[in-house]
Amino acid sequence: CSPVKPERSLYDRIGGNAVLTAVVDETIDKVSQAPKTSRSFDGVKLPVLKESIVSQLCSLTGGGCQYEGETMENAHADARITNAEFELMVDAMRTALDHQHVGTREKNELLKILAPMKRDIVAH
Ligand code: HEM
Repeated sequence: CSPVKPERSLYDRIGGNAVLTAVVDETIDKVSQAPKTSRSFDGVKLPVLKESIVSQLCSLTGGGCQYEGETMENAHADARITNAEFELMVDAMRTALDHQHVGTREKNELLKILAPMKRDIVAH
């Protein structure tokens, strides 16, 4: 047996599906209602969107889910998402992660995974 304990997945350290679901719920509720970010959510089925994002985050953090949605480029192209909208969504997620008492290290690990997605999500 190895003397080095394998690190638990980010998914487990965050608190699994219960915490991810709560974080995504709060984030999407916030950005779909806030005047500066709401416009692209008009007519979008929020429960379906939330489920898709939870499955994507579960997959990205090593929770073993299979994300079956669109690429980030395809999912956001029509909305012409701005840099400001992207940053506001990341802020909303940071706040939601704090509300769920996700650790600083885990929070930063997750935000680091999301940061490079900006180039596919923000229109240019
Ligand atoms: C790190 C940032 C983001 C992540 C990880 C993310 C993730 C996702 C995912 C997984 C989907 C579902 C794709 C599918 O099921 O096929 C989606 C769709 C969507 N996202 Fe994002 N997103 C991000 C940023 C944003 C921002 C900044 C906005 C707007 C302010 C936004 C608005 C939307 C909308 C409106 C949809 C639904 C599109 C549709 O159903 O036609 N997203 N996003």
